[in-house]
Amino acid sequence: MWPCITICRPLLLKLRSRYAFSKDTRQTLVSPSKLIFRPSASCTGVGKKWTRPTGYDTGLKTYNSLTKQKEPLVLAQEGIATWYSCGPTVYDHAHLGHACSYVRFDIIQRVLSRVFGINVIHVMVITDIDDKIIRRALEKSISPTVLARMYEEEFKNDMLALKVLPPAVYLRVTENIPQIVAFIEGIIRNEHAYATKQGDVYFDIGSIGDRYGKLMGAGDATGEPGTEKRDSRDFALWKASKPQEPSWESPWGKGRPGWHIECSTIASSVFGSQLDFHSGGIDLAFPHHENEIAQCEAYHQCGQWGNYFLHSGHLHLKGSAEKMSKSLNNYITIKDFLESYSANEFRMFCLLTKYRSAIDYSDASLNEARSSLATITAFTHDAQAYMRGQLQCPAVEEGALWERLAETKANVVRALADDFDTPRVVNAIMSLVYHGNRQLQPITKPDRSPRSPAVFGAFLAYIREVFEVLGVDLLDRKAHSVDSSGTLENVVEQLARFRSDVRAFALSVQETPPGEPAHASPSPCSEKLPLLKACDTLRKDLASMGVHIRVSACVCQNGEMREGIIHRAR
Ligand SMILES: Nc1ncnc2c1ncn2[C@@H]1O[C@H](COP(=O)(O)OP(=O)(O)OP(=O)(O)O)[C@@H](O)[C@H]1O
Ligand SMILES: [Zn+2]
Repeated sequence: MWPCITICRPLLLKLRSRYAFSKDTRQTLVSPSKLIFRPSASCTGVGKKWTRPTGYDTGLKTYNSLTKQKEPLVLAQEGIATWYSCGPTVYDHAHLGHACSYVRFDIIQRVLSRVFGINVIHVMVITDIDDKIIRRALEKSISPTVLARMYEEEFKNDMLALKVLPPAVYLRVTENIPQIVAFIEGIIRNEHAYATKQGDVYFDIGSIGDRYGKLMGAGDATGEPGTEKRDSRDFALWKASKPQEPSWESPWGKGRPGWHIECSTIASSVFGSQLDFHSGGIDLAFPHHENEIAQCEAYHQCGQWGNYFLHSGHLHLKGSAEKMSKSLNNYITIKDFLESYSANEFRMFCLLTKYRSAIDYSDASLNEARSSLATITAFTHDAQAYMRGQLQCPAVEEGALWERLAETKANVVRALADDFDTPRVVNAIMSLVYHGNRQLQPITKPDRSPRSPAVFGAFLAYIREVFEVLGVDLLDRKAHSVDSSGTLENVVEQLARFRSDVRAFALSVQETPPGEPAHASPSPCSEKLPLLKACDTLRKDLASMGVHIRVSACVCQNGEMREGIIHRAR
């Protein structure tokens, strides 16, 4: 339901004098459907220029598409971020372009809440009625509702598979039609929209003067021939329905909402006249977000409805200028992708670039993400082996490692506070891993040097925590082995142990019988050489499967040198 909030009179008078935008605020207050609006927080801004919001300065910086530069992030309420995002138009499978956009914003939301203690209230719309849905439903001879529900379900499952945290609520357009009609009525009353004889309603861009184009400029839209638009740039708020199309009753006759109005209405129905964040892929900046802004500010009679617009860069197939998209039919579905790669690997792929930049999809770029992840996982296994005493190393420069860890922690927070710079975070962690690895150089002969397991424990805990915050689960068994129960892991360990025993036997030198001359350098007898060769072949074969056996570990109580599995990765 629409929030029915009583308005305080003095506040209204203040608002009316404050916003030069107002034509007549009386009309916003009482609509025929008795919807009464009050800005939920101060709705800043008077002109076209962005105004730094009043409220709580988080100390973070975020790139704002409204100003095309990084701005201090100021939230209306301390510790709370209201966030609206445009969801998918559900007429086809979700693809890697969607995955990229939603994973990148999921990372930012996780960072806001888990690193900076900001409670993100995220609302997403599902566009379940639109021309493309109607067309596809006709092609498939099913109802648009059935088609939309099918792909909506699939989208939600795909997001779960990618470990994208669901929004607080998904809202469907078709379940918000009365609210949309009331919102359009409000804009008409405020004299920023008009109905035509044909039963369409258009936003009147001329009525807001040069305020149109706050985000991307005024654009160069040309008029559709035959329409009754006043200005070629005017866009539809309500479309009269054609026969056989789904439609709803309205004061202008049977029809359905235009695309942009759904987001303005739904965002306002949850958050009122002020919003901290609005997000979407860069293709949505114009005209979709531009028009959402015009509608909301016309409805709320407010100078700055959304304070921060975040746009993610597009995912392209490498070598293609076009973004991956349903309508271009050049997509890879999320499901197909997850047959070959893991959700962790996809997230790592996203972390390796800034969320605003375009990203090239190719096997090579995915393999780069896979190998970065494998390097980190290998380090965590080595560190564990060292902590268990299975990996013997020379004395570690412990003080330097503690210092490096503290430095990394500070760098990571600094990078995240600077427009959520995830590539810098990954770099910082890779450097930590590099320095950790440098100290974990296996020695084949145990010495009596002091050991420093605690610092490696601290490295491990921190690396896991950072990735867990970012949505990459380094402990995810499924991601590292096809067998989540751990049976395969145990079988591999047994196999390695058996190989080690065989090898030890093959290397053993027969005692020289008394009276016979001792060999200068004892070597295995020739009958045992095939055994050694087989052991070598097995080690190489296992390495190609990500199972590395290193000669370094002193795993036996009696101090006998043995090999150990140091790392098992995908
Ligand atoms: N290739 C892509 N890269 C990054 N983000 C994308 C990509 N494709 C879609 N998105 C984003 O996903 C969200 C949902 O998009 P939408 O459902 O319109 O997908 P689409 O494939 O572009 O559909 P269509 O081709 O019908 O426009 C939007 O925020 C959009 O910007
Ligand atoms: Zn939208």
